[in-house]
Amino acid sequence: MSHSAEPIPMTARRSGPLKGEAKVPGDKSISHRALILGALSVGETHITGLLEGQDVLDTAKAMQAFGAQVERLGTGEWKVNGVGVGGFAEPEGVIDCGNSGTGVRLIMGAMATTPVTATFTGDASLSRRPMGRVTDPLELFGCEVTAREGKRLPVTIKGAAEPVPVRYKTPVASAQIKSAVLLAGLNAPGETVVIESEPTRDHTERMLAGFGATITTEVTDEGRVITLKGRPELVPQPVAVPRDPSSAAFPVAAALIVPGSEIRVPGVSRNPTRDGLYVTLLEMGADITFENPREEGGEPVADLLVRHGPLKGVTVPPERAASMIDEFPILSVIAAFAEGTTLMQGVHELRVKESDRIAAMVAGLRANGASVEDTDDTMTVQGTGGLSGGATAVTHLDHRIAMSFLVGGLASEQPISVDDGSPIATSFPDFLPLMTGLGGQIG
Ligand SMILES: O=C(O)C1=C[C@@H](OP(=O)(O)O)[C@@H](O)[C@H](O)C1
Ligand SMILES: C=C(OP(=O)(O)O)C(=O)O
Repeated sequence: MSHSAEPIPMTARRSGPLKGEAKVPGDKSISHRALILGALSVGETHITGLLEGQDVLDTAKAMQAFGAQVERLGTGEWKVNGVGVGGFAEPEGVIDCGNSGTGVRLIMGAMATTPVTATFTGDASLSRRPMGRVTDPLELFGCEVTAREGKRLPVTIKGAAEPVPVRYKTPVASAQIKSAVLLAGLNAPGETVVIESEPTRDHTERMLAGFGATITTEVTDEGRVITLKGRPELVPQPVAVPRDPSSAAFPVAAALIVPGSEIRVPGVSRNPTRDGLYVTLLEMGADITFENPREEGGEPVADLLVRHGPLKGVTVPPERAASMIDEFPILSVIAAFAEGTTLMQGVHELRVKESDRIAAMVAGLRANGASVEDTDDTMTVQGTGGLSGGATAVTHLDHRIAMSFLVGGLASEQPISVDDGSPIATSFPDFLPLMTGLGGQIG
């Protein structure tokens, strides 16, 4: 479902010290995958901690449309009765993935090797994003694809009746491309191989292994070579979704820049393929400790203790980009509050997210008094220890742009507004109560 057409303007103002516990929602990437793998298993998958953001709700609805039974049992607690690999039914209506790149791309992969036809749509943001990066490799399995000009949505896929396995080297670092190919490979006889030159988030590989698929990852000169044996019977597993490090980034950032703050963020995933922001913040001198490290639901997690303190600018190397790809908008705000230059390299993929995130951050930060420069592949922020604020940032249907500027407004001299905070509901529906509960002035 596309989110409400009505924009919701929001404003954040300078706040006193943030204190307390920030229980951020379940991981968005893992939530999508839990629903999709649940739908591809035979029997019942029990999920706890599922993110109930619009992106994930749209994936839940899509899995129902393909024939799985999906039921909400309580807050974050869901069960899925799956149809098995190759068991997807043909949906009666169009599959509307709303704002979600992960949803649409992974579901296209999951259905591409089953002989059913489906049409995918999304909101204005998703309809601008490139789908060829996924439909090109899916065609190699034998499915037929029709798309709008530029390989954009709406896209119709006629799934392959006799799929063949594929060996595919991803042209850009993207877990969505890797995952789409692996999910398609599930119903292709033989071995499907994905090669990625730079590691990206590995939740699909972890969860497929957890559900009983034979999947191996080998590190070679070419990069990570992931091999999946097709036609497994996936066995439902309970999935305990850890809290999302990409959502945690917002209260963490707020505590780092608002003087006197001290907050705790419990149970956050510390998967090394998602950890780049935290590595970077420690290099900037951030006061973050990772307490009680443990394993939950097959993922490493820890409780974060975050205190305000001085920060210095750093250079983020290009090879770290994939492990923090969704965190550059909020890092660019933190960088404005640091002393010195922060250079972010290898960030061209930000141009094809829910918005062109480099353009959106450069425009909004400049309007609010920061000195920022960009090239196609880099963003540079001259940190001055603060931000003047006083302007409205345009969010372009992008949740991370909205949350980044609202966090900045908690510590800037003048308030910062966003033209539309409604997309926040895609990934962090309780952002507002959570931030105000810590003492943040946002409304
Ligand atoms: O696989 C996933 O769950 C995701 C992969 C990333 O996208 P790309 O694969 O396009 O880099 C990321 O930006 C997105 O928020 C979630
Ligand atoms: C890029 C993002 O999501 P998606 O690609 O799933 O729309 C994100 O959540 O920052």
